[in-house]
Amino acid sequence: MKKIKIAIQKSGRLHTQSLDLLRDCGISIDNGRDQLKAASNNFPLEIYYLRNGDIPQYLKDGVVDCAIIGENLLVEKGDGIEIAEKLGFSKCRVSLAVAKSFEYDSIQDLKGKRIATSYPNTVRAYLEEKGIEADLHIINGSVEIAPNIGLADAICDIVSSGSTLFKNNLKEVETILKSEAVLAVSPKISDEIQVYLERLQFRMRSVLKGRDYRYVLLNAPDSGLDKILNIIPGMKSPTILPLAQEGWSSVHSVLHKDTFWEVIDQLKEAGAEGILVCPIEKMVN
Ligand SMILES: Nc1ncnc2c1ncn2[C@@H]1O[C@H](COP(=O)(O)OP(=O)(O)OP(=O)(O)O)[C@@H](O)[C@H]1O
Ligand SMILES: O=P(O)(O)OC[C@H]1O[C@H](OP(=O)(O)OP(=O)(O)O)[C@H](O)[C@@H]1O
Ligand SMILES: [Mg+2]
Repeated sequence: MKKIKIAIQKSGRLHTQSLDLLRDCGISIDNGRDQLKAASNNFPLEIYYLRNGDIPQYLKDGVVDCAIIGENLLVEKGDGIEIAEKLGFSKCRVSLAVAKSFEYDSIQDLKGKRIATSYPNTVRAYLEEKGIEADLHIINGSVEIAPNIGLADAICDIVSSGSTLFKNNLKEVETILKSEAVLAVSPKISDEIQVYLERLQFRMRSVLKGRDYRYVLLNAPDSGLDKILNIIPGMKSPTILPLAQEGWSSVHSVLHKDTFWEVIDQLKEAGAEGILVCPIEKMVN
């Protein structure tokens, strides 16, 4: 039986969350330590554990059918590779930064300067678009140290919390792109495997949507129900069940995690009591 081949990072930022996502999709993996390849025993899928930077080429060559990688890597060397699904984790940006003491007004200030980066294609395209010529130094890691050791005047690297920049006395001056982990697809995927990809995508979407919402149960006096129902519209409409205690109802609904606490405050204000909040494993549309 044919299997869909998925590449995930062997170790690093994306490794654990990629495996967790597959497991949450109900795909169990026989995972011996240090294995470079593993098969699922309940889904036609094979995992290849690879170095992040090598994955775009494996996708282009059709050695793997899909992969979980950062969007930033696709921008750097993923021409021709499509994104099937954004996965919502490993959010970061690729930015230009200079020493705090550098008097930076605009991108014009980088003309003729030395820029250290692991993302040369991304920086080159950005500078070209702005009509700036600069001198790129390609290094593979610890890019933020370059200005402090006199190797470069500026850097371009991944920024998330900004603490690495801060620790190295740098300031972010331009954001080139925003990135998150994505499910990327090989241009060479066959029609037969595409069917498995769609099944995988459907599961991922259900899991990711579930992660964004919370299931909420609360008790409300019937006299306050209208007000409470206005606050929580629910998926279609909330479920309302009478409680044994006369004049009271139980209301069940789902809330988005981003507005969750504000809505809970409003619900309490409106007279809701005994509010229970549960995680949602999957939300299937
Ligand atoms: N600080 C961060 N916060 C959030 N996401 C990040 C951060 N750093 C990197 N990422 C994302 O995770 C991906 C993998 O980064 P990581 O540093 O683990 O690997 P790498 O050093 O590029 O590759 P390799 O697998 O070859 O070691 C990046 O391409 C980016 O999308
Ligand atoms: O803004 P921050 O939250 O500080 O994150 C940014 C840092 O994270 C990444 O490095 P990582 O920790 O992955 O180390 P690496 O150089 O070994 O890839 C990236 O290359 C930055 O250095
Ligand atoms: Mg890194």
